[in-house]
Amino acid sequence: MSHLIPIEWRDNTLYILNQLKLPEEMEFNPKTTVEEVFHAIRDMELRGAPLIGITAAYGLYIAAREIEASNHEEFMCLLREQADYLAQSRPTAVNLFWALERMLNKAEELKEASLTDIKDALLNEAILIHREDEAINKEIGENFLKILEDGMTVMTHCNAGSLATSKYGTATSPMYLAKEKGKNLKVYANETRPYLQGARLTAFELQHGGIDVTLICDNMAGSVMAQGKVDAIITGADRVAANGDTANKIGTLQLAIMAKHFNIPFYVAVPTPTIDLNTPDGNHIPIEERSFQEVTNWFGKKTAPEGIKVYNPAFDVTPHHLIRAIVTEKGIVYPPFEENLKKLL
Ligand SMILES: CSC[C@@H](O)[C@@H](O)C(=O)COP(=O)(O)O
Repeated sequence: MSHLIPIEWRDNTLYILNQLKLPEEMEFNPKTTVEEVFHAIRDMELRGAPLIGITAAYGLYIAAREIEASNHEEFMCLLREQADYLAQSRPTAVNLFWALERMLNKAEELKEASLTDIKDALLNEAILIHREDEAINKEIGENFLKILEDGMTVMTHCNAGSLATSKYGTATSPMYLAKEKGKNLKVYANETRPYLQGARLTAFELQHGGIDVTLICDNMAGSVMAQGKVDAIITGADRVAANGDTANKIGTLQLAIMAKHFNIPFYVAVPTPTIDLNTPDGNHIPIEERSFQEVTNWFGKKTAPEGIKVYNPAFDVTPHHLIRAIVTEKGIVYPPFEENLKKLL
């Protein structure tokens, strides 16, 4: 099966698939400066928590290779400035901060090495983060297949697929793996206003992968559940707090509430770097607010009156009590999440 690959490191250059142009165009753009990487993340040329982390790691290497310093301390100081800069690109996905921290730690531990060797080690670390994500994706899918049955229909929201990761995605991983194993999971993809990641990205990549996917508008989700057409809901996450509260794309919360009403299991699919034990609960997760234009304009077309007041939070928090299980590469975590997440990590 061919997966859409959203990012590539080749010829010493970072290439990013411009997701703003999907599904119409597959345009790969080279990013050669840290500023270009910052803007690609902030302006959502790429997005999705794991992919943001991977890209930031390459971005920090791209910054590092330009640094000239006379000793390790000076190098670290300049590298931290660049990491702080990249960290400001988006606030909610904890994978961004996790990846930057991991890169800084790698450079920090090489106190005795030459700058050339440190820079090489940083590139290797970014490549490792990228490769590890691929393995993680697969493990998440394998774990899901222990609880999902052949022929089930799964609803998903936003894009936690290949286009948000390195290969199988998180929420989409069981769908791709099921297909590889000759099994079949059907999917309802919610379009995901205002940025339409569900329609532009999830519907596109699942169709490309030969998965049986049906696109619905967000406001159809309750009706589809009421008709008994959904066996499980699986979403990704940008951050899971220590108590299991989970931030994901705006609209996830209402799905979880409806899932409870209809007694449909609501699952969260995450790589362990998305679990943030330093954030005690959902109230402490920073929620990104984005431009009003994402709500008043539909990809270039005005859909609301000039001057209208707009509120555009990009994420919401699903309280842990609405979540049936959190599925990671290390295993399936059931409530009580506070205790079991700690055990898992
Ligand atoms: C595996 S991606 C998990 C989440 O990052 C995803 O569900 C999501 O909400 C993405 O939001 P986005 O604003 O497109 O970056």
